[in-house]
Amino acid sequence: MLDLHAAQPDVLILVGTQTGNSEVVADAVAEALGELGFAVHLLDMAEAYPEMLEEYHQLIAVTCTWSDGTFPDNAVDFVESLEAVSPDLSGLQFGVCGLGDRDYDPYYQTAAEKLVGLLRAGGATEAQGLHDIDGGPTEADVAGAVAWAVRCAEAFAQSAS
Ligand SMILES: Cc1cc2nc3c(=O)[nH]c(=O)nc-3n(C[C@H](O)[C@H](O)[C@H](O)COP(=O)(O)O)c2cc1C
Repeated sequence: MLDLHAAQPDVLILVGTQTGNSEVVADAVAEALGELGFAVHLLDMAEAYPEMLEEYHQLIAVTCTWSDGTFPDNAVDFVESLEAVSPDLSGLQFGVCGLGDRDYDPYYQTAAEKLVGLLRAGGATEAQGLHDIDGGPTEADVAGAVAWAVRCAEAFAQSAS
C-alpha cells in the first residue's frame, strides 16, 4: 500500500504535445495521481520555465516526439531554456512518458530520450525508466501509462520515507 504521508504532496506534470495525444495521457495520469492524494499541477510546457523544476521534488513529463526527432512546438522554448539555464535538479525525482511511432525510426522517441538526458544531467533522479507509447494511444496505452505513473508515485514515496 502506498504510504503517501512519506511523499511530498506536490507533483508537477508537464505536457509537450503537437496534436493532443500526450495531453490525453497526461490528463489520465493527473487524475490517477490526484485520486492517490497528490496535489497535481498540470502544465503545458509552453507555460513552463526551468527554474520551476527547483521548486518541485516530483515531476512527470509527458511528451511526444515530432518531425525528425524534434520536440513539439509547445515544448521547444522550455527545452532550449532548460539546456541554457542548467538548473540544479538534485532535489528532483522524475519520470518521462514518451509518445512516438516506430515508423519514424531512427527518430523514435528521441525527444523523450533527450529530455531524460537533460534532467539527469541536472542531477535529477529517474523514479522509473522512460515509458514509451508506440502509436495510438489506445485505451490500453493510457492504462499502461497510468500504471507506470503509479510506480513513479511509489518510488517518490519510498525515497521520501
Ligand atoms: C508529422 C509527424 C511527425 C512525427 N515524427 C515522429 C518522430 O520523429 N519520432 C517519433 O517517435 N514519432 C513521431 N511522430 C509520432 C507522434 O509522436 C505520435 O503521433 C504522437 O502520438 C503525437 O503526440 P501528440 O498528439 O501529443 O502530438 C510523428 C507524427 C507525425 C504526424
